[in-house]
Amino acid sequence: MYTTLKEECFEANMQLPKLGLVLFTFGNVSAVDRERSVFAIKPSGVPYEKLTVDDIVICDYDAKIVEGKMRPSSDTKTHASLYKTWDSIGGIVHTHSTYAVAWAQAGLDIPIFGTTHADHTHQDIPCAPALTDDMIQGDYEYETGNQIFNVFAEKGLSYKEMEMVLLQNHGPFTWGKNADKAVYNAAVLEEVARMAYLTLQINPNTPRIKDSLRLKHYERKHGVNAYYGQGC
Ligand SMILES: O=C(CO)[C@@H](O)[C@H](O)COP(=O)(O)O
Repeated sequence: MYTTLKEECFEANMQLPKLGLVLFTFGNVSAVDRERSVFAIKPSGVPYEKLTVDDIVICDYDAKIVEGKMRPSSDTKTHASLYKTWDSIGGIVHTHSTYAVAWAQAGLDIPIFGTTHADHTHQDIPCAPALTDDMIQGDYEYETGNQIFNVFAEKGLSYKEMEMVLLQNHGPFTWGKNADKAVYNAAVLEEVARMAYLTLQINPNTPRIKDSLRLKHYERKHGVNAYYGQGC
């Protein structure tokens, strides 16, 4: 019944180890079917080299299993929360890619130093603060989603223009119009994180890219007049 959705999710998951974004069973990818209000997600703890299309689990927006023999990812409620709230995203990725996790563990936004970053988003890439003790004791995965919504609201960011976020003490989440775009964004985030780290190693006082150049680059790539923001 959900073969095509499972195949889309499976193929996107298999890109993560090929792109060097995960080891062993780290990370997970999901893909949504908006017409049926369900999403497909990687099962928890399954090594990528052993993963099959049949293992992919179908869940609803309350993270309840609709179809599948295996336990869905431990991040399923975070994926569900993002799909439920941000209604134009089609795919979500979580990885433990090295440089993005390093910035997340440091609790720092990734500054926008150059056009490689600006081609993909015209703001610093936000790091959502670590979960509080109450959140950790509560519904941890849903609270992870809430921390992401909170940092976007505080910074006035649009999830349609900023398709990536770091979660302190944890790692990166990215999204996009489909699972493939979410994987692309995960690879971009890791490369931008690496470049930013190396930039600061070379010059700890590196200034951010000037506004005119960062906005022009984003506009050229996305046809969006970034000068006036596109909050949503
Ligand atoms: O961040 C974590 C665990 O620290 C998880 O995201 C794992 O990286 C993947 O867990 P499963 O999807 O296999 O449950």
